[in-house]
Amino acid sequence: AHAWGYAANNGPDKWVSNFPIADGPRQSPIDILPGGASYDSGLKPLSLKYDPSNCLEILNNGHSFQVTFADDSDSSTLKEGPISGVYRLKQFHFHWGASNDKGSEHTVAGTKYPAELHLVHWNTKYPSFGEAASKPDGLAVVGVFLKIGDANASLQKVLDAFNDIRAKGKQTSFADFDPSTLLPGCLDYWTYDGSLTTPPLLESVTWIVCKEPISVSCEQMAKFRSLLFSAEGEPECCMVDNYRPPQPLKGRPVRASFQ
Ligand SMILES: CN[C@H]1CN(c2cccc(OC)c2)S(=O)(=O)c2sc(S(N)(=O)=O)cc21
Ligand SMILES: [Zn+2]
Repeated sequence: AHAWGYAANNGPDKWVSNFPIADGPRQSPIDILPGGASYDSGLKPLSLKYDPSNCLEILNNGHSFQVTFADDSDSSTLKEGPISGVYRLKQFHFHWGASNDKGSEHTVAGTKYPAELHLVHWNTKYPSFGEAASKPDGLAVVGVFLKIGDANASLQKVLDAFNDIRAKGKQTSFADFDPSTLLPGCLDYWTYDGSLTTPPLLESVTWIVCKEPISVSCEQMAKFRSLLFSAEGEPECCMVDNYRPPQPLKGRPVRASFQ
């Protein structure tokens, strides 16, 4: 059986055959309707504290590229917000389009952004990431939209490592990067219970989607699109449109941390 991907023969519409949870009750992403979200004054501000020395490497996993963090201590964590307890940063990655009119996974009243950043954290009440990934409160992912504008100096540091990870399976060391430099100035957010947006589509994610986007230039978007889904020696296939479209809300509440 061919592995999952984003092509016509193995893309989001085909995932249900190997991952039946694709039609589950709390799938992600969703289209966020600001008018349909309810302001919850009980929601706390996000507390994100990251240690750049935890940054380990950057790799092309054939679906996206990800920057991986050491998660053997509580030095890079997410607290407060809609969650209880301490969640550790495991990795961050992006989803993007072949053109600037698409690429994000979450949409806002139907609006697609050219890309979306995901910062993946796991609940330390469980002994490991793998354990947490299968629990309903196991993961918390902070989503940040990217909008075309000025070049993003912080993002450029990540893009400058791309020459070493152009093909699937390539990785290279990547140190001393502070992911909080990728966060918007305002941390107002929407939150809802959802899932991983890729197989295994586990329904274990508390989604925290920031209302304010960060900037990315057209040239920087072109750099994202220079990565390959394919491995060295395979026919080159540009890594673009690696996003799952919005899924049915199925009655889930979406809360807003802001009025
Ligand atoms: C390939 N992508 C996923 C890899 N991971 C995963 C999670 C659990 C189990 C597992 O294999 C058993 C892999 S992951 O937790 O790093 C995430 S987070 C995420 S997203 N887009 O919803 O933020 C997708 C993936
Ligand atoms: Zn993602």
